[in-house]
Amino acid sequence: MTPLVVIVGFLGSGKTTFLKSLLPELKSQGVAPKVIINDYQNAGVDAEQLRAFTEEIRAISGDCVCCGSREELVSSLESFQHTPGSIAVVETNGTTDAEQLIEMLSLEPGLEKFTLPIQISLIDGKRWQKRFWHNALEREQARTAAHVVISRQDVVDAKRVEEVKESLREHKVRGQISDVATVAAELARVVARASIVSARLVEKAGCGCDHDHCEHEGHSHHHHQDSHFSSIELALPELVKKSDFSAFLRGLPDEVIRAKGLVRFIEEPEEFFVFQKVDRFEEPQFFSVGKEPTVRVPLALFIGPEIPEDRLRDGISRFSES
Ligand SMILES: Nc1nc2c(ncn2[C@@H]2O[C@H](COP(=O)(O)OP(=O)(O)OP(=O)(O)O)[C@@H](O)[C@H]2O)c(=O)[nH]1
Repeated sequence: MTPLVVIVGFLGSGKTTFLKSLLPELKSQGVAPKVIINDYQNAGVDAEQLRAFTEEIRAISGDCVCCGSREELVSSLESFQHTPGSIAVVETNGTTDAEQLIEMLSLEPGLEKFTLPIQISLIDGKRWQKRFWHNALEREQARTAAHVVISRQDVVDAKRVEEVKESLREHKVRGQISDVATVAAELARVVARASIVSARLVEKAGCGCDHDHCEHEGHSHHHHQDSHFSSIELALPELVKKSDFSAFLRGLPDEVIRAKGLVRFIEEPEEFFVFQKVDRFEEPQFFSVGKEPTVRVPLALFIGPEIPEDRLRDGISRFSES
């Protein structure tokens, strides 16, 4: 598997500058970074700044990668050459909805050769939470990060750096506060481990399972230690009562930010339905996919910063009994 790294941060927070330091560090540790840059207007400008530091760089101009340029990003990643020691680094534009992007990259079926995304957020030490109506977006961009890097420490005093750290804690930004060297060392470790996982998967080929969810290993938990996002796939009963299942989705724990899957109802046993639950305020939605969809096993996929597996299993077993 190839590690997938996503660099997020408000407009001008220092993403490209950070990459200028990170890429040589990675190279010196034997990692081969390949970069995809998304930016408004001309991503080639940032790409140009980084060309000297990486063997491969692609630029995606236009809308945000989590919405408008989504297909371009996915097809860029699908054509990624998974050579040993490589790592994919996506620099997002300054207004990216990190949660939406991470969710999309985690669920995209064509990207199974990548690990779940590891998000690194750049925090402008000078401007953090001084952006008025953009403060919320700035916080959101940091919330799901595995690593938080505070930029412009050279132009603020130590007191301000401490204030920013304290504010990050207050806003429940749980990523590790890191610098270039820490991030590079961590990513080198992830690359080494990912290549061991790939080797093991090759050895196990032939057991007939989807290896990310291989039942023979006794788990169906697609979890990545290096990311604050994890996902889990749980089997659902063959048939469920629609009202009970809807109540279960409405009452999902706050940690689950997204749920989707396939379900069959006692009321219409011939039909399969895809269910979608976006956040805790929106009602669950059901879309018929007919009598013979490609996947014919009722299942639920949950994604969030922390997955309360026991509570989810418990919830499923309770409505199964009713
Ligand atoms: N003094 C100082 N300047 C910085 C630092 N990081 C970035 N800058 C400057 O801030 C400006 C924007 O930095 P970039 O690295 O281009 O920021 P970005 O997040 O990639 O910008 P967008 O892609 O437009 O969102 C540049 O002029 C950088 O030189 C830092 O740690 N210290």
